[in-house]
Amino acid sequence: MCSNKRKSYPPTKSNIHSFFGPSTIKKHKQQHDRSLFTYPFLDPYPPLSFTLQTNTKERRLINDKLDLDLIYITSFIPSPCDMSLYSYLLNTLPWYRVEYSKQIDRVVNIVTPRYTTVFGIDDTQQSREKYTRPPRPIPSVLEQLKQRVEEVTSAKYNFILVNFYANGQDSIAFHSDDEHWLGEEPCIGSLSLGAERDFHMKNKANESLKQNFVLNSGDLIVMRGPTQHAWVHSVPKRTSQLSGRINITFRRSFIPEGTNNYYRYNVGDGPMYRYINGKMIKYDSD
Ligand SMILES: O=C(O)CCC(=O)C(=O)O
Ligand SMILES: [Fe+2]
Repeated sequence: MCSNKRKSYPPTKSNIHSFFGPSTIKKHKQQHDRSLFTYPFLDPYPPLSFTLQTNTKERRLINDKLDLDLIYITSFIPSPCDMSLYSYLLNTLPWYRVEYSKQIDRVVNIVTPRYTTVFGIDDTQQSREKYTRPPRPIPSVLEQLKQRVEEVTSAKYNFILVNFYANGQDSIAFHSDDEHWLGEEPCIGSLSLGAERDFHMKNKANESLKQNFVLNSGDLIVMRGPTQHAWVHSVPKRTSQLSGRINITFRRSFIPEGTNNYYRYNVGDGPMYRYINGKMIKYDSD
């Protein structure tokens, strides 16, 4: 059971309808609000040309190490559906290569070493104006996928963060997803599609305690219970890998701070990219 326990955060308001409104993407260029220029003015997502399949035959629990609690399902999206989903997402989602600066000893500029994008809104579902960047609804295929992941994890999610590692040069450094807006024991589902990559975990208190995986297309890992507090995880560079990989994480943020943070660091203020004719290009909506 993966409960996504809630800390005592402010009471929730249920105004999702006023939030997303009847039409979510403005279609006509002349109606674009230029202050929202980093947001996609995309055509509606095309219908799926395949049926989304899931499979839980290869389900393992991994909880034999200190404060580690994982569900590992290989081929959760069986072949060839995994690659159909990979191509659909790569070709239809808006992508960003977010830049930000961080104060360490001095101000350091960071370019996120992978493409990212995000959908969803925290539990409080404030009106659009209350957020620093307007949140976006979850595309239908990701909503279907979210429901399947909710079934196998007995948890609920309201955010989908997507990473695209164009090749083995792209990566994510050791970190834990333990921000306070995720509650005390975040339950995070993480699905891999496309190229094989390493997924490394180490215990924060005892770094010699490790749990490493080679993740393949279609595999789902769920990190839950004390895992985020006690462990860090990463996808290191693998320069021999020339192909792309998509990773989709399912999370639940209870408060607007989570919404603001996720859109800041997964959409940001820079240009949007789209994958067109086999290439990632800066996309100018004009
Ligand atoms: O790509 C992955 O498998 C991990 C991604 C991740 O850890 C994250 O987005 O927080
Ligand atoms: Fe993570």
